[in-house]
Amino acid sequence: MALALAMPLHHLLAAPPSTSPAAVAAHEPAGALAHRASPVRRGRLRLLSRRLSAAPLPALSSQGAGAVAEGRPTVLVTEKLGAAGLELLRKFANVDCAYELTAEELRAKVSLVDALVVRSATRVTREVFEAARGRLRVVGRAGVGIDNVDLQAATEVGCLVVNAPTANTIAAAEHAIALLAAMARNVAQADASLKAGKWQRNKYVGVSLVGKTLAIMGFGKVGSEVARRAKGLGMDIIAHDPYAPVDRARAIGVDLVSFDEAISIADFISLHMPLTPSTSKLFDDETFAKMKKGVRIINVARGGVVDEDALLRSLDNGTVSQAALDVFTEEPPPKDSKLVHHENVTVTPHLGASTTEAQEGVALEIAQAVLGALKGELAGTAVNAPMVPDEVLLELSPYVVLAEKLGRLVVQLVAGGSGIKGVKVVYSSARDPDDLDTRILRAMVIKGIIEPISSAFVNIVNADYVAKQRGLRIIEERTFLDGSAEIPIDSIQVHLANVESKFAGALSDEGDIKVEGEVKDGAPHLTLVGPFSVDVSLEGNLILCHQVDQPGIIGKVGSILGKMNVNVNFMSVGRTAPGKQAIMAIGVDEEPEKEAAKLIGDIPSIEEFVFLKLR
Ligand SMILES: NC(=O)c1ccc[n+]([C@@H]2O[C@H](COP(=O)([O-])OP(=O)(O)OC[C@H]3O[C@@H](n4cnc5c(N)ncnc54)[C@H](O)[C@@H]3O)[C@@H](O)[C@H]2O)c1
Ligand SMILES: O=C(O)[C@H](O)COP(=O)(O)O
Repeated sequence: MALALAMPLHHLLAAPPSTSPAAVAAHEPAGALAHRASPVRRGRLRLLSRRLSAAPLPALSSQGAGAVAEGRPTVLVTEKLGAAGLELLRKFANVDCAYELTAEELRAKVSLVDALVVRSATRVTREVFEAARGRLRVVGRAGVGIDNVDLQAATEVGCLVVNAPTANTIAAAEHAIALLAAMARNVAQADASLKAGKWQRNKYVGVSLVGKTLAIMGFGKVGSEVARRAKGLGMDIIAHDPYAPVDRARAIGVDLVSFDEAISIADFISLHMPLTPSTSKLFDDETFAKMKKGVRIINVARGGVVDEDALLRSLDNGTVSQAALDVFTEEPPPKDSKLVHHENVTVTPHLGASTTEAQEGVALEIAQAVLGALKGELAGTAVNAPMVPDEVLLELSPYVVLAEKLGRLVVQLVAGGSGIKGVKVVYSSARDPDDLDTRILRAMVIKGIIEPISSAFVNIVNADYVAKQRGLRIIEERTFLDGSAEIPIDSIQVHLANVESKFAGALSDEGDIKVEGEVKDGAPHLTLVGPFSVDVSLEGNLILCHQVDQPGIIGKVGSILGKMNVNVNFMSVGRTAPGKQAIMAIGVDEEPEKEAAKLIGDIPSIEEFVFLKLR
């Protein structure tokens, strides 16, 4: 299956296969692993020549992707989908095709499924997300417009929404051209008249397209394809789109103009903007009044961008001489809709995307995106999560693991009851800021901090929202390094300010709990705890001991763990100076029994120690 390259959403990426010292040493006895990290060496600007091993994107396990890992996920399809897409879904999931569900039936079904695939007719409301009770992980919109999906509600519950933004572009553009020509030449009306036994050649004299001005309102994918085609018909094209690049328009010979200019000089106006709060009923009485008398309007975008009552008035008073509508505020429109039955209006029942080719395309596109998301991957067509290019996702994947581990680690150092308000994440990098997208890393730090202390399920979709809800302020800073920008990040520091720590050794000179990590040979390493440099792999769990540096302690702790059958995979000691305060960081596979913890605590020179669960 050619799934789009993507980033895990629901939890960690597995660490890449590694031949790092950590991995090699993983099964050696504790004593043999002990080594001392060099004393504190903050502020150094190391030349970074190592190359990150690109982490393969693994099949995922544990919470979130469980349905895929433990069995087949269930996908509910509520509108007709192209056969190839359905076939692909059925290869990897149980597919329930249930069309024309009432809102109540949809709410009843949605808690039983992992994914929902819809087109434009299914209203995926807040109530639907609430009814899903956390099971629904992805909504796939087999098409472009996502105005039928409550994105805010999806984001709040961490449900990814993906769409299929490109596969029906040409179909929609062709339909706009079909309506343009049909309207200008009264094709639908003449057809109905002839079938009714009449022969009305004089009544259905049309207007020519050549030399007429067509205003494209919304110069995106569909709008620009309509422009290309209309140029071929000899029309003069202007466009209005506040966000479209001038160069792109110029490249196909289209002038971008203001809204008022577009609507006031056009003979034909074709609508191609999305329905959003700012475009809702954009075409109202006031707008129609500014149009050239006798203008013709085509709407293949969304019914809601037009005030349909105002359009009807404009048709009746002759401001608009004809309209061709594929979309309506309410779909299907009321049977007695005056607009639909108006003699100067040509209508189709939302057929813009309905070609065999487009439907096969969107079905395949959405099936791939949904299956990828169920595997815990983030496709490039995610609507409510950062759009991060595949190559960036791949490059950042080891740092994603590191960011979450650091979050998980730092939160466990907080003394209960002190409350966390501010989190500072500092990225040290030689990269230009524009060349380092940290949104995913920030999300993973948040996930690492919040999940161990709450029942919240945090992913890249809802991380910022969950943090905000909890009053957690996240500040991101950059430390610029000289040196090679070949690797994206040298280190990530996570600071928690104004909190008490259950492990005083983790407090920096400023009184923050501070930890730092790096990616080494593709694996996450802890490199700093408070003021102490260490170097320990974060692939397992961690014990931190704070002691006065003296010979023999490493051996004592190691032998206690060995006796208690706790496998040590890495050990590192950081100290400020020989014989002074030191920290021992021990990577362990299992959680030590209480007895082992007591024995370690009883070692006289150990001042404090803490076990940190990192997986
Ligand atoms: N009838 C159908 O079956 C059908 C098929 C495909 C797409 N559509 C609809 O067509 C619309 C466009 O689709 P697309 O794929 O071209 O999307 P797109 O995102 O590529 O293009 C939309 C463009 O509208 C612009 N825009 C946003 N607000 C605007 C405003 N106030 N004024 C002018 N322009 C504005 C955007 O900058 C963007 O360039 C969507 O609403 C989509 O749902 C309908
Ligand atoms: O936004 C879209 O992609 C179109 O309006 C198509 O909608 P449909 O999938 O319901 O045909």
